Amino acid sequence: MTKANFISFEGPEGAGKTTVIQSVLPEIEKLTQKPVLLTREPGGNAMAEAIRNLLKVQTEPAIDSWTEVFLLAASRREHVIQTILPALKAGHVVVSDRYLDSSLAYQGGGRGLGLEKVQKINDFAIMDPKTGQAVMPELTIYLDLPVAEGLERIFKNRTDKIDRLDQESLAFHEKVRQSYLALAEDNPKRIKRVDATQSKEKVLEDVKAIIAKNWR
Ligand SMILES: Nc1ncnc2c1ncn2[C@@H]1O[C@H](COP(=O)(O)OP(=O)(O)OP(=O)(O)O)[C@@H](O)[C@H]1O
Ligand SMILES: Cc1cn([C@H]2C[C@H](O)[C@@H](COP(=O)(O)O)O2)c(=O)[nH]c1=O
Repeated sequence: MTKANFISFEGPEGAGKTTVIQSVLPEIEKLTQKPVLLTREPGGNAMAEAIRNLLKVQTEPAIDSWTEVFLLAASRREHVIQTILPALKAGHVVVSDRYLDSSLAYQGGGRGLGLEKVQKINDFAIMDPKTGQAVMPELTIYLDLPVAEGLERIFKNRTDKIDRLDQESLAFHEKVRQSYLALAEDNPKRIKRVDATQSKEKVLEDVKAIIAKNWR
């Protein structure tokens, strides 16, 4: 088994990614004996964070769905070139809160643009300029829960941070979840599903077990 030096976390809104990542980072450091770089998408460096802020702007009429894909792909390119590749090269383990699968699920599935077309645009964004290979996580932890439960968590707990995508319809979020489930089924080696309806402690235990198995 390839040891995962690049790990991504994915899930619908309120799945608990941020919560579990904070708790699991020290474990990853202990297990891998490597420094861990925590990053996120959209974001991870100054330009990509600026694009993240742009994506939050509510406009009338709303942003075109393909424009959204291109902005996300542009921020991902910056993330790959300025943050992820240098960190991997320096011997870090990179943990990213969301990566390409988010575009496939949200824009490909949620917006209905199609996973293959969104993948094609992103092929340019994730290409390593030296090798021409795609920069992809070896391990993706997918936190799965019914969308209503995730939305209830965020609307109950952090009303100050509700953003443009959080406010999309239940049908949109359901399409996002179904796309994630399809991705997990199609990529069983890379994407590991965790039941995020469980307690925070049990979710953490499951995530730790998956990462430990990967590094054993
Ligand atoms: N297993 C859990 N059970 C109950 N509540 C949880 C659980 N995990 C996280 N929460 C709570 O749900 C809320 C959302 O969690 P968190 O911010 O970690 O999710 P997220 O996946 O990062 O969300 P988003 O991607 O939408 O920002 C927080 O208030 C958090 O305390
Ligand atoms: C990378 C990426 C993200 N999104 C969406 C998903 C979320 O609604 C936000 C990110 O916010 P988070 O609460 O910090 O996870 O952006 C997307 O639609 N497509 C993407 O590629």
